[in-house]
Amino acid sequence: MLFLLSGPSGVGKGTVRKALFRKNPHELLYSISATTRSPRRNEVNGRDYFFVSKAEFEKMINDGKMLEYAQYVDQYYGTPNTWIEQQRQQGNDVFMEIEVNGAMQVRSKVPDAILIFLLPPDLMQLRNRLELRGTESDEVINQRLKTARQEILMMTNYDYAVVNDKVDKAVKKVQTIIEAERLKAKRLANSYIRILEG
Ligand SMILES: Nc1nc2c(ncn2[C@@H]2O[C@H](COP(=O)(O)OP(=O)(O)O)[C@@H](O)[C@H]2O)c(=O)[nH]1
Ligand SMILES: Nc1ncnc2c1ncn2[C@@H]1O[C@H](COP(=O)(O)OP(=O)(O)O)[C@@H](O)[C@H]1O
Repeated sequence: MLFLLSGPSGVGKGTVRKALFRKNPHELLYSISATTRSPRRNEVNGRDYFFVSKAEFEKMINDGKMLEYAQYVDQYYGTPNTWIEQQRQQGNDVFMEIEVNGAMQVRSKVPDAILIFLLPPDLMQLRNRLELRGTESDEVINQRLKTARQEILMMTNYDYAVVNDKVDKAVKKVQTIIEAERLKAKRLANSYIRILEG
């Protein structure tokens, strides 16, 4: 199965995802994206992102190596397709954390992907979180907050919306969604088998 998490910058996607993975270390595999933005302090190439140049990214697009990609606040972000295809063929569940335009590309290529949108309690707290994180300049924070309004409008295209008020509560909700969707898929598979068996 493919689970996908989106939400405005600073809402807590990374925080929620890391807490979720600490709780379920072997059940989900994280899809590492490629990006042209510079690494932040503490970010590691090959763990948080594959940090590449604009020319390298454009070559990956032209070589058909991206499942999806988008431009977000002047930078490219995209999902390399080889690794995801391998994992899905081996029956592993994959977790992606990507923005809304890329999510819509995934939806059309992988119609059974489960799309979850993470919301802030309000826009004031979103700004506070971005400012407290301290990884972007004021100018970039303002661009990201402007983009946030357009992203939130896209929420209606998602399967689920979760408000990240308290991290542990948001993690539990995402966990519940994953468990419920896994059960649903299992039940569907069992009923297909019954039909095939006549
Ligand atoms: N389309 C797409 N978006 C991505 C990908 N990887 C990350 N993003 C999104 O790009 C946006 C900016 O990411 P980043 O600069 O790490 O900022 P952050 O979300 O505030 O941590 C976020 O919405 C990410 O979810 C990807 O592979 N494809
Ligand atoms: N529920 C929450 N309440 C308060 N602060 C939070 C919460 N979730 C995340 N944060 C903080 O907000 C900032 C942005 O979180 P992050 O996970 O980097 O967001 P994103 O990956 O969506 O950009 C971080 O400093 C993080 O510690």
